Amino acid sequence: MYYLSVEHGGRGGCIVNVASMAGLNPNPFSPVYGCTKAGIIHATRCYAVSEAAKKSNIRLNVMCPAFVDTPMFRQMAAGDASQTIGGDQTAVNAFIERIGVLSTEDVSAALIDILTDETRNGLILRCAKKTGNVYSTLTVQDV
Ligand SMILES: NC(=O)C1=CN([C@@H]2O[C@H](COP(=O)(O)OP(=O)(O)OC[C@H]3O[C@@H](n4cnc5c(N)ncnc54)[C@H](O)[C@@H]3O)[C@@H](O)[C@H]2O)C=CC1
Ligand SMILES: CCCCC/C=C\C=C\C(=O)C/C=C\C/C=C\CCCC(=O)O
Repeated sequence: MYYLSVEHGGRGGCIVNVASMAGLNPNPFSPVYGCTKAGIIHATRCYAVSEAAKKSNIRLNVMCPAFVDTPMFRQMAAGDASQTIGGDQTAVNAFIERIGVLSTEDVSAALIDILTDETRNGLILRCAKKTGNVYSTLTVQDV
């Protein structure tokens, strides 16, 4: 945000943080990973409503993909126990089967949509094989 800001020579812009569906919906296999992703989601939403971002015309959004076919995913799907807790690969495989697996092209297309649509700010973009791309907020009730 410092370098995008007008007072430091920037022209504003769009920051897209990469979290995960695991930061929104609980799963029993990766609690610490899920906690870090929940933190990324909340940090993004807080900075998106900051004066610093508004003043400098900076948009911030966060992507929450479900499974994506990458080296990390393949390592986990192949049974690398360092990626999950519990050691029950049959249960992990059933979970993957239920959720489905996105291609990296699917995720890239979603990223381009956030970057190019200037109305998107402070939003969570869920990306999943079965539901497609869905934008939302998480605000439950204003205080
Ligand atoms: N693959 C999946 O199913 C999902 C992945 N994500 C998130 O997407 C992001 C990317 O994940 P994957 O591509 O699956 O992981 P990956 O492990 O396949 O690829 C990560 C890449 O980041 C590079 N990298 C690691 N540390 C770096 C650093 N300090 N500086 C620069 N590059 C660095 C690695 O060399 C590697 O090329 C992660 O934040 C992950 O949590 C989110 C949802 C689903
Ligand atoms: C099973 C966790 C593995 C952790 C490390 C490997 C890959 C991580 C990929 C992710 O970011 C996980 C993405 C999606 C799965 C998590 C939650 C989806 C919940 C959806 C639902 O319950 O309907």
